[in-house]
Amino acid sequence: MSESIQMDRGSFVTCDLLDANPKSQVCLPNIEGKSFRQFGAKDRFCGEIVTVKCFEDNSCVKSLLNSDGKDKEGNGKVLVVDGGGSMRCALLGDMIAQSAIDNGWAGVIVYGCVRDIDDMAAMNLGVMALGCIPRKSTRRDEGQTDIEISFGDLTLNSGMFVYADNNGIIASDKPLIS
Ligand SMILES: O=C([O-])CC(=O)C(=O)O
Repeated sequence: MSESIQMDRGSFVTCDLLDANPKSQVCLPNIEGKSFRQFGAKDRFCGEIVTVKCFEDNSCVKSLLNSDGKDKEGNGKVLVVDGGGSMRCALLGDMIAQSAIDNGWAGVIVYGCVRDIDDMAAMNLGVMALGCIPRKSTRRDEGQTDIEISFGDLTLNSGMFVYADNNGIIASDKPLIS
Protein backbone atom coordinates (compact mmCIF):
# COMPACT_ATOMS: atom_id res chain seq x y z
CA MET A 1 0.00 0.00 0.00
CA SER A 2 1.35 3.40 -0.83
CA GLU A 3 0.63 6.24 1.52
CA SER A 4 0.53 9.90 0.56
CA ILE A 5 1.66 11.83 3.63
CA GLN A 6 0.10 15.22 4.32
CA MET A 7 3.01 17.55 4.74
CA ASP A 8 4.54 20.84 3.72
CA ARG A 9 6.64 20.40 0.57
CA GLY A 10 9.60 21.98 2.36
CA SER A 11 9.70 19.65 5.36
CA PHE A 12 9.59 16.05 4.12
CA VAL A 13 12.36 13.56 4.84
CA THR A 14 13.05 11.04 2.07
CA CYS A 15 13.63 8.26 4.64
CA ASP A 16 10.14 8.73 6.11
CA LEU A 17 8.50 8.93 2.69
CA LEU A 18 10.26 5.72 1.68
CA ASP A 19 9.28 3.93 4.91
CA ALA A 20 5.65 4.79 4.14
CA ASN A 21 6.06 3.89 0.45
CA PRO A 22 8.63 1.07 0.29
CA LYS A 23 7.97 0.35 -3.38
CA SER A 24 9.32 3.76 -4.40
CA GLN A 25 12.52 3.85 -6.44
CA VAL A 26 15.74 4.76 -4.63
CA CYS A 27 18.82 6.23 -6.29
CA LEU A 28 22.02 4.37 -5.45
CA PRO A 29 24.56 6.43 -3.46
CA ASN A 30 27.43 5.16 -5.58
CA ILE A 31 27.10 5.06 -9.36
CA GLU A 32 30.29 3.74 -10.92
CA GLY A 33 32.27 5.51 -8.20
CA LYS A 34 30.33 8.79 -8.43
CA SER A 35 27.72 10.20 -6.04
CA PHE A 36 25.07 12.91 -6.24
CA ARG A 37 25.85 16.05 -4.22
CA GLN A 38 23.86 19.13 -3.37
CA PHE A 39 24.84 22.35 -5.18
CA GLY A 40 21.83 24.62 -4.57
CA ALA A 41 20.73 26.46 -1.44
CA LYS A 42 17.50 24.43 -1.37
CA ASP A 43 18.69 21.03 -0.13
CA ARG A 44 15.17 19.60 0.20
CA PHE A 45 13.10 19.74 -2.97
CA CYS A 46 10.48 17.74 -4.82
CA GLY A 47 8.11 17.89 -7.71
CA GLU A 48 6.70 16.43 -10.87
CA ILE A 49 9.48 15.22 -13.12
CA VAL A 50 10.35 16.46 -16.60
CA THR A 51 13.03 14.29 -18.22
CA VAL A 52 15.83 15.24 -20.59
CA LYS A 53 18.50 13.05 -22.13
CA CYS A 54 21.48 14.85 -23.63
CA PHE A 55 25.22 14.30 -23.89
CA GLU A 56 27.62 17.21 -23.42
CA ASP A 57 25.02 19.53 -25.00
CA ASN A 58 22.71 21.52 -22.73
CA SER A 59 20.45 23.02 -25.44
CA CYS A 60 17.35 21.24 -24.07
CA VAL A 61 18.24 22.07 -20.47
CA LYS A 62 18.54 25.78 -21.29
CA SER A 63 15.29 25.97 -23.26
CA LEU A 64 13.23 23.96 -20.76
CA LEU A 65 14.44 25.92 -17.75
CA ASN A 66 13.62 29.08 -19.66
CA SER A 67 9.97 27.94 -19.89
CA ASP A 68 7.23 27.66 -17.26
CA GLY A 69 8.26 25.14 -14.59
CA LYS A 70 4.99 24.91 -12.65
CA ASP A 71 2.63 21.92 -12.50
CA LYS A 72 -1.19 22.10 -12.63
CA GLU A 73 -1.36 23.01 -8.93
CA GLY A 74 1.24 25.73 -9.37
CA ASN A 75 4.02 23.78 -7.62
CA GLY A 76 7.49 23.74 -9.13
CA LYS A 77 8.57 20.80 -11.27
CA VAL A 78 11.99 19.11 -11.17
CA LEU A 79 14.03 18.77 -14.37
CA VAL A 80 15.92 15.47 -14.32
CA VAL A 81 18.77 15.44 -16.83
CA ASP A 82 20.43 12.23 -17.97
CA GLY A 83 23.74 13.62 -19.10
CA GLY A 84 25.23 10.15 -19.44
CA GLY A 85 27.27 10.75 -16.29
CA SER A 86 29.76 12.84 -18.27
CA MET A 87 32.38 14.55 -16.11
CA ARG A 88 33.82 16.42 -19.13
CA CYS A 89 31.58 19.52 -19.16
CA ALA A 90 28.80 21.25 -17.22
CA LEU A 91 25.14 21.11 -18.25
CA LEU A 92 24.01 23.83 -15.81
CA GLY A 93 25.53 27.08 -14.55
CA ASP A 94 24.34 30.05 -12.52
CA MET A 95 22.61 31.82 -15.42
CA ILE A 96 20.46 28.88 -16.46
CA ALA A 97 19.84 28.14 -12.76
CA GLN A 98 18.58 31.72 -12.34
CA SER A 99 16.19 31.31 -15.26
CA ALA A 100 14.91 28.09 -13.61
CA ILE A 101 14.11 30.10 -10.46
CA ASP A 102 12.50 32.88 -12.49
CA ASN A 103 10.26 30.32 -14.21
CA GLY A 104 9.14 28.56 -11.03
CA TRP A 105 11.12 25.29 -11.23
CA ALA A 106 11.71 23.57 -7.86
CA GLY A 107 14.96 21.91 -8.80
CA VAL A 108 17.30 20.28 -11.29
CA ILE A 109 18.96 16.88 -10.95
CA VAL A 110 21.87 16.37 -13.34
CA TYR A 111 23.39 12.96 -13.95
CA GLY A 112 26.52 14.83 -15.00
CA CYS A 113 28.20 18.08 -13.98
CA VAL A 114 27.36 21.70 -13.14
CA ARG A 115 29.49 24.86 -12.81
CA ASP A 116 29.44 28.31 -11.11
CA ILE A 117 28.91 26.44 -7.88
CA ASP A 118 29.72 29.29 -5.48
CA ASP A 119 26.89 31.38 -6.94
CA MET A 120 24.65 28.33 -7.16
CA ALA A 121 25.18 27.59 -3.47
CA ALA A 122 23.35 30.84 -2.66
CA MET A 123 20.45 30.27 -5.07
CA ASN A 124 16.98 29.20 -3.93
CA LEU A 125 16.89 26.17 -6.22
CA GLY A 126 17.39 22.47 -5.60
CA VAL A 127 20.43 21.29 -7.57
CA MET A 128 21.93 17.83 -7.36
CA ALA A 129 24.69 16.63 -9.66
CA LEU A 130 27.66 14.26 -9.70
CA GLY A 131 30.29 16.98 -9.72
CA CYS A 132 31.47 20.29 -11.09
CA ILE A 133 33.84 21.41 -13.84
CA PRO A 134 34.60 24.87 -15.27
CA ARG A 135 34.01 23.82 -18.90
CA LYS A 136 30.57 24.43 -20.42
CA SER A 137 28.90 22.13 -22.92
CA THR A 138 28.66 22.75 -26.68
CA ARG A 139 25.15 23.56 -27.92
CA ARG A 140 24.28 21.67 -31.08
CA ASP A 141 20.52 21.48 -30.43
CA GLU A 142 20.85 17.78 -29.68
CA GLY A 143 19.00 15.99 -26.91
CA GLN A 144 15.57 14.59 -26.15
CA THR A 145 12.82 15.68 -23.80
CA ASP A 146 10.10 13.52 -22.15
CA ILE A 147 12.00 10.30 -22.83
CA GLU A 148 12.54 7.44 -20.35
CA ILE A 149 15.88 7.84 -18.58
CA SER A 150 17.81 5.47 -16.27
CA PHE A 151 20.75 5.88 -13.89
CA GLY A 152 21.65 4.77 -10.39
CA ASP A 153 18.83 2.18 -10.23
CA LEU A 154 16.22 4.82 -11.15
CA THR A 155 14.04 4.59 -14.25
CA LEU A 156 12.20 7.86 -14.71
CA ASN A 157 9.60 9.33 -17.01
CA SER A 158 8.04 12.78 -17.21
CA GLY A 159 4.95 12.95 -14.97
CA MET A 160 6.51 10.87 -12.16
CA PHE A 161 7.47 12.50 -8.85
CA VAL A 162 10.91 12.94 -7.28
CA TYR A 163 11.92 13.79 -3.71
CA ALA A 164 15.49 14.81 -2.85
CA ASP A 165 17.19 15.77 0.41
CA ASN A 166 20.57 15.22 2.06
CA ASN A 167 19.75 11.51 2.44
CA GLY A 168 19.39 10.99 -1.28
CA ILE A 169 16.86 10.81 -4.09
CA ILE A 170 13.67 8.73 -4.33
CA ALA A 171 11.02 8.62 -7.05
CA SER A 172 7.49 7.39 -7.44
CA ASP A 173 4.69 7.13 -10.01
CA LYS A 174 2.33 8.88 -7.58
CA PRO A 175 2.82 11.93 -5.32
CA LEU A 176 4.14 10.89 -1.89
CA ILE A 177 3.02 14.04 -0.12
CA SER A 178 -0.18 16.03 -0.45
O1 LIG B 1 25.58 28.53 -20.31
C1 LIG B 1 25.84 27.37 -19.97
O2 LIG B 1 25.93 26.43 -20.74
C2 LIG B 1 26.02 27.08 -18.54
C3 LIG B 1 26.34 28.30 -17.79
O3 LIG B 1 27.45 28.73 -17.74
C4 LIG B 1 25.25 29.04 -17.12
O4 LIG B 1 24.13 28.56 -17.06
O5 LIG B 1 25.54 30.11 -16.57
